[in-house]
Amino acid sequence: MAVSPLPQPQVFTDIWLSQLSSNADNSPSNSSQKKPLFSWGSSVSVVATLTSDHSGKLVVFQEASSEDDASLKIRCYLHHSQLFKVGPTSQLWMVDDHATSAKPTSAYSKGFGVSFASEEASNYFFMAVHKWKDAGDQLSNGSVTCGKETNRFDRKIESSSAKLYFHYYGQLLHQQNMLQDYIRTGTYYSAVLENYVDFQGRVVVDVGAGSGILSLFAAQAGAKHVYAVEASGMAEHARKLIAGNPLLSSVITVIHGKVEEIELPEKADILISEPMGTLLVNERMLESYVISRDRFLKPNGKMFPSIGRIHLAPFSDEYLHVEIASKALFWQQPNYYGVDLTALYDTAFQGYFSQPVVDAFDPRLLVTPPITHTIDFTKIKEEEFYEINIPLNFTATMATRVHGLACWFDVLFNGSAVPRWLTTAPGAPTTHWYQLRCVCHSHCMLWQDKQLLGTLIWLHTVLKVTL
Ligand SMILES: C[S@@+](CC[C@H](N)C(=O)[O-])C[C@H]1O[C@@H](n2cnc3c(N)ncnc32)[C@H](O)[C@@H]1O
Repeated sequence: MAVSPLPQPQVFTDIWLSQLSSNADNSPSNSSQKKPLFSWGSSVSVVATLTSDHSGKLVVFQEASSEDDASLKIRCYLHHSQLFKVGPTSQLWMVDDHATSAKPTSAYSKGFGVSFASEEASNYFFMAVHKWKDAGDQLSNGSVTCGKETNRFDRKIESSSAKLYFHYYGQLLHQQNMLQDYIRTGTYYSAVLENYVDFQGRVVVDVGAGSGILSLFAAQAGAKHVYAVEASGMAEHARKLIAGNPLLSSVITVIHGKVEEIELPEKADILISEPMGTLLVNERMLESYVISRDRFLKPNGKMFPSIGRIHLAPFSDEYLHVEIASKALFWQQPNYYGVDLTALYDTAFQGYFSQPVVDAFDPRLLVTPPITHTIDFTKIKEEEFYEINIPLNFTATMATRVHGLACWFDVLFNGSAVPRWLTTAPGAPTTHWYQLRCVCHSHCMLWQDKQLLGTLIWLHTVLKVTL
């Protein structure tokens, strides 16, 4: 198996570390008082380095201002540590110093808090640590091994987030919202029925079947058998809905489970799925789609959809900029019930501009033709979704003020009879994905025929745009 080497050590600054003061040794006489289980002590500025040594991968926290040997230095081996988000900018590390690889962690010997300058920095570090942990298990001989197939979903999303995610999709209300996006559902219907030759007499897997709607479309197109795989409780509703359509139900089997974990009795000729999130990759379900491809699809089998494209272009929108900036004005009050709020103005201002805006906008706001990043679902490896780096290079068609970057996507159903695109572009009929705009806190002036350079980085679930 081809393996990639461990990535280079990474260094993170602007981090504050605080020791956790435990109240576990409170005397019995105090036990009636309701004290918090722990509290943060004073904090110290540290530099964190993600690295590895002969014992495994670790994070080293070292006091930022001092390099002498007596300065604070904490080494946390990732296999014996747990990292929890406990607030937008703070995380909790729990470490078991006494654990060995033979004896997994059962109790933690120390804990400390880690705080960041912004929510974005906190998310970036959190994801980087998980990516570092997943980068491969270091064997004693220095080679690298990949994780087990069945663990892939659990390694991707921590269990509490997965629970929330599947709870959301387990509710009929949310499935109804998707079904009522008639552009989305109607395009799937046309793509399947117009290309019935790709389904007739074929074995189909519906990846993330939800209500079972795409399985029913595939059955209408003449599929020999459809495996409708759904991880949320919606699987039970799908069974009911499919049973309520007796002309189609005999060829559909609903399987309640994750595509990463379930087994199927046969390989599929075609996969059908609706795994797209905002900016195409949000929700990270595309990873499950390509895992399904590797697990269930016959060689040269078809994927519906087979290609996704992210389109990006700078836009000019004074009104949107003013609207966002004015939300932060609340924090400019020097006398709010006798309290000066202005100390938090900068933080609030940055916070508002760090949130992408999801809405439908007029395509006339775009100031250059878009650039396109294409993802071929039939070829991409799952790991390539972890970090997507799109270099931006636009040439202005007119002189204008640029307020940010607009993004949208489309996907292709490359049917043998009629290829069809489902688009979420501005100006096209609006879908429940709308479009996404990242707004810069200060505009930049773009002159005709001049270049605008930047990057869009998608790291797990964190989006970072520089223009
Ligand atoms: C965007 S919805 C689409 C539902 C349905 N196919 C439709 O088009 O209306 C995605 C569905 O995939 C399910 N799902 C996401 N990840 C999954 C996984 N790893 N295994 C099985 N189901 C998954 C979700 O619970 C959700 O119901």
